[in-house]
Amino acid sequence: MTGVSILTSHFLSELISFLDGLPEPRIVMSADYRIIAANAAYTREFGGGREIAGRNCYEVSHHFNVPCDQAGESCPLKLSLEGGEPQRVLHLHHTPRGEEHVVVETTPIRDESGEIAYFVETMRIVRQASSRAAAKGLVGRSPAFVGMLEKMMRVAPSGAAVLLLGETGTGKELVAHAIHEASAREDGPFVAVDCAGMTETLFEAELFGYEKGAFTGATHRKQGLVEAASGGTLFLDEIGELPLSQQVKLLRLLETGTYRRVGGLDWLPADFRLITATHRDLAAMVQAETFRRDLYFRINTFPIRTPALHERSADIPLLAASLLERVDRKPGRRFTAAAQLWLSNQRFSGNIRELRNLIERASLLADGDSIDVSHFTEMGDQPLPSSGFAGTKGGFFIDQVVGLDVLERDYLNWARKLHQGDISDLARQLGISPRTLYRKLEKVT
Ligand SMILES: Nc1ncnc2c1ncn2[C@@H]1O[C@H](COP(=O)(O)OP(=O)(O)OP(=O)(O)O)[C@@H](O)[C@H]1O
Repeated sequence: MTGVSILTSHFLSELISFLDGLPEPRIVMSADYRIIAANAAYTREFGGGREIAGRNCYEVSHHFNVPCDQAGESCPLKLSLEGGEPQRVLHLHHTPRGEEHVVVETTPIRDESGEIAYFVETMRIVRQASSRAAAKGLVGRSPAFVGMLEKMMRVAPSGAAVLLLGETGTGKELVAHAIHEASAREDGPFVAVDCAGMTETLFEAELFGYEKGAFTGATHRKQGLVEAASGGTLFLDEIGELPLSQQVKLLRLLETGTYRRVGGLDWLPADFRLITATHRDLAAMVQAETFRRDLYFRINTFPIRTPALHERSADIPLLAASLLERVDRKPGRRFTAAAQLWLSNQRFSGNIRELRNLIERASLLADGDSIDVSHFTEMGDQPLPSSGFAGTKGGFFIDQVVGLDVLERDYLNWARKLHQGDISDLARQLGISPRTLYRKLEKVT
């Protein structure tokens, strides 16, 4: 334990020796953001061989010189001090391995007189998502991604049903898998089922299995996916595509926790954690009576929205580097700076899946050591910008009639990204004053 020499009270030294024996990284803090002591696990995982005690938490974790709440981040210590309750947040922390997503839980500790005297912070490194380029799993560090990750990490250990809502290609299956891995069922199976295009008989047979002789061709007993998911997680993708007749079957399974194989007599107990996903507006489907209200409430215990790529465009370079590692057959290749800029300027209506496909194709077209803009544009069908604009480094063009406000917004966005320089210089080129440009840019962002 470091920093024991600066301790005075018996109470505090007891607390510290207790924490030292615990496996999770923990620190004891005072209300002025100072680290009083760090346990062995913290020193090992976050210390990087440096003395921890006596330093400020924001300096160690964020390399900030002011507390997080003054740097635009939420500060669990401040929240905990104000509310007198434990607080949990997800932060990006500097570690000896680089920046990592960390769940920080702050608990106020009261002294003998009942006053908050110290705080204990427990750190849990999120292994299911990386803030740096990674060869597998979720990557991201934008606020939209971190907001989603925070919800994921909150719900994962609970076992509650999760409904993932998001456009196609936003990573719903990957998110479902990460929730499974962060749950108590991580050693159990993860079984994914695509509900789209399932006929009624197929859905039942697939989900519940069948007995030998249940129908023509049933030459042996077959295990269903519910049984296969036993002890683990069942992920029902595209739940909005499930016809009403099958929704009833699913509801019965969820309500009773039992199911029967097709052609079987016995009710068998089910044991899975449910995660569902859809790109549809399920609430609107409930209104239109194409999705059962009771089923909607069953599956919607904890909804999580997966952000579209344009909501997290700051992640594009990181995603692109990660996806290149995953799809490229020639390891170690990089994008040119122009290619990175080009990717950042695209609007991918197919989200990360479209980005991945584009990178895979470019990697096949590139023969050299790097991937350039021409490898993206060579085949002609670049990503379709949803507003009807194509902002490429080579030019800005428009192929449909749009409102002047939309034109101005998209043009300014494009011009700013392309220009990357001094605002007054850009204003001069645009023939307006810097002040007017600032005002207009404020509306754009
Ligand atoms: N945050 C992420 N980091 C890295 N790769 C990602 C991330 N999110 C998604 N991907 C990749 O993007 C592709 C699409 O993801 P996924 O299949 O999970 O999307 P989806 O939302 O389930 O799509 P659909 O609704 O069409 O089923 C996959 O190749 C996945 O590995």
